[in-house]
Amino acid sequence: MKLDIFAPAKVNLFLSITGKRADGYHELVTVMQPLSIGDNLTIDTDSKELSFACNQKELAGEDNLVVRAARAWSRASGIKLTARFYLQKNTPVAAGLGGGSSDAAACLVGLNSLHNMPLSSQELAALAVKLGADVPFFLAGAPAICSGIGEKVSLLADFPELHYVLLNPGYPVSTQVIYKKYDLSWTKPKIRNRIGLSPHKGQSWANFLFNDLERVTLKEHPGLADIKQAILASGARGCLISGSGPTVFGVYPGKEEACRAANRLREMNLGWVAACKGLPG
Ligand SMILES: C[C@](O)(CO)[C@H](O)COP(=O)(O)OP(=O)(O)OC[C@H]1O[C@@H](n2ccc(N)nc2=O)[C@H](O)[C@@H]1O
Ligand SMILES: Nc1ncnc2c1ncn2[C@@H]1O[C@H](COP(=O)(O)OP(=O)(O)OP(=O)(O)O)[C@@H](O)[C@H]1O
Repeated sequence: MKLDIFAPAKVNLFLSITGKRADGYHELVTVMQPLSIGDNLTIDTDSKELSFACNQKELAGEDNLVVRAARAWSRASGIKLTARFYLQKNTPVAAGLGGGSSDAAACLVGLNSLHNMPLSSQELAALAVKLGADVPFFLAGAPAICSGIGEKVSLLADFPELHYVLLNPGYPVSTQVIYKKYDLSWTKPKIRNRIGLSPHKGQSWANFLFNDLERVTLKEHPGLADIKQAILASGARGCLISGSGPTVFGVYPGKEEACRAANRLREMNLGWVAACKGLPG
């Protein structure tokens, strides 16, 4: 049996760091939305062994999150893995778009579905957080507020339709390095509490964008400030670095405005540009 699964990218519309755990992981409150662009994972169970291939050769190893997710699923379910995996990467890597996390979630959901659901959603969620803090969000696959280290996922109903342009400058940024350089004294409880104002219940998200990690990523990569300016000048109502970056996204009033801005930004040769929309719940 063969299954094709779409693994969406994400943006963080809001990210406030609230603390740090003894193991070094940060506690946060973040609002994420999956996007209409992403990777594609094919799982073919008509195989005698486990094999993994990827269109990006440097990602085709045992440490790929797809392989790690598959092995974790196999251990938890007790089902021996004989499947061929093919991952088509369409979005930039180490970009703040959650690529590897989404691929891992797609693998868990895909394997579970191909084998008649041996693991409950709670069991899948427990596997997910061990693979990465963003993986539980991708299991849910809808706009959500996530807390804890990202594993407490609360879905946001009636999320508005948002149109985005993403711009990635073409170099990777390590999530670990950005978190390490974050100083907890920068955390402002007032900002954290703003999430209670619930822009998803009417306010405009474009005016609400916030990311505590942006301060660190902008300091490490000052050129991103110019990219933010270019996105705002292209007609975005708001603009932010997603997650730990370096991808910057703009929020536009509609699809046409986003497509026009994407064309304009492409002509400026600042990096990889994509227009997309947020996926609803
Ligand atoms: C930046 C975000 O993408 C925002 O959604 C996530 O918080 C990161 O999620 P992720 O990439 O799935 O993170 P992981 O793969 O679990 O962790 C990568 C590294 O980031 C740091 N990390 C991650 C998540 C978190 N809540 N606190 C952290 O301090 C840890 O040093 C960890 O070693
Ligand atoms: N399937 C995968 N796709 C992308 N990167 C992967 C994958 N599996 C393992 N990796 C490794 O994970 C690292 C982080 O890549 P990823 O694209 O997930 O980062 P990210 O988009 O910044 O994630 P996040 O937004 O969750 O912090 C890469 O440097 C890569 O070596």
